[in-house]
Amino acid sequence: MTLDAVPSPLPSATAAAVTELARLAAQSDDVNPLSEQTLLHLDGEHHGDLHVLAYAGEPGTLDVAGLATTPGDLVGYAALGPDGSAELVVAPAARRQGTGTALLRTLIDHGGDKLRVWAHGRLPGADELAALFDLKVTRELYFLRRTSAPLPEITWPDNVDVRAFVPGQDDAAWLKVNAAAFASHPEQGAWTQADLTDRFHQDWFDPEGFFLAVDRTTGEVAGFHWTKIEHNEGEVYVVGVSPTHQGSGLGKALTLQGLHHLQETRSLDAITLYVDGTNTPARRLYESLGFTTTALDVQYAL
Ligand SMILES: CC(=O)SCCNC(=O)CCNC(=O)[C@H](O)C(C)(C)COP(=O)(O)OP(=O)(O)OC[C@H]1O[C@@H](n2cnc3c(N)ncnc32)[C@H](O)[C@@H]1OP(=O)(O)O
Ligand SMILES: N[C@@H](CS)C(=O)N[C@H]1[C@@H](O[C@@H]2[C@H](O)[C@H](O)[C@@H](O)[C@H](O)[C@H]2O)O[C@H](CO)[C@@H](O)[C@@H]1O
Repeated sequence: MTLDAVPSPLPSATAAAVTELARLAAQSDDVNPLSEQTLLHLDGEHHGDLHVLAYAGEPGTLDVAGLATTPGDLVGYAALGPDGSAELVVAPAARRQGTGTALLRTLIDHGGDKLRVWAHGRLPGADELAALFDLKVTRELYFLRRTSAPLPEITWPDNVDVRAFVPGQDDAAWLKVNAAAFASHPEQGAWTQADLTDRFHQDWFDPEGFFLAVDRTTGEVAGFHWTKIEHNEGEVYVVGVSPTHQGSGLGKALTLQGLHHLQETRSLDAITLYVDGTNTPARRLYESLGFTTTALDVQYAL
């Protein structure tokens, strides 16, 4: 087995091989091993990203001019972002041969104390692999689901109006309220225009499902609910309320706005969401609206 750590951008054939490897793993494990952000960053140049590729070939099969080993020999992959967030996956047919250990060791070598590596679904072996390097669970991300059921009517706080997000017009205002609402979040609050634009180009992006609440007095965006539809399921993708407007019922109203849209306008039976285990306000909100926890992702760190 040969490891190669390469900075972004990946050759397109290699990116395609990683996507296929992730698909095979998801089919076998019933859990996606790579998150949306990692999959989005397989294409194009993303400063600070590192891709770790594990090939079936023996050492020496890589030459200085490029990859003598074909992407078809790919048996494992790991991604490391500039913030230390990381993921790794080994092809189902290549497991228990030390590839995961080699990938994680490389992530530690490059990520150091900043490393925060995901185990989506906390599948068998993840805890054992982490323990080899004294990595501990430092974060729990809950996956919640709600099946179609009557929804309460929406009660809007005074002095706000709700409308759809307009790409190119509302970008800066959304980035500002997202940064404020998620100031203490490990990833969400740091989203940039590039992260927003990446998502404009996804098949699932639908401004009609992206709701903004605008303060009538200031004209500022006070909160938002961005919904997503993939594989015929709705998602409460991100809900955020400006700290100055929290506690006024706006989060519940915006959440319900999106749930009505997904369940009634888009006729979807199932709606899911991700929420951090430490996020008590959000968890109470969603549980009050009929969501229940059905899966768990964890992150390990030194
Ligand atoms: C799928 C996701 O997007 S998960 C991420 C959710 N977003 C965030 O965490 C960003 C930062 N937080 C926020 O923006 C807000 O705190 C939100 C969106 C979680 C809640 O928005 P708010 O406008 O404050 O909520 P709202 O006033 O509508 O309260 C609705 C319910 O949430 C719960 N809740 C809200 N704040 C709190 C709190 N501080 N403590 C406990 N429960 C709370 C309660 O169940 C409340 O209902 P109740 O007032 O009848 O008890
Ligand atoms: N509710 C949001 C905003 S805070 C949240 O917690 N997002 C997580 C979540 O994102 C999901 C993930 O990227 C999935 O791959 C994608 O299919 C979903 O649509 C996303 O909601 O998990 C991420 C880690 O995998 C995490 O970084 C996000 O903050």
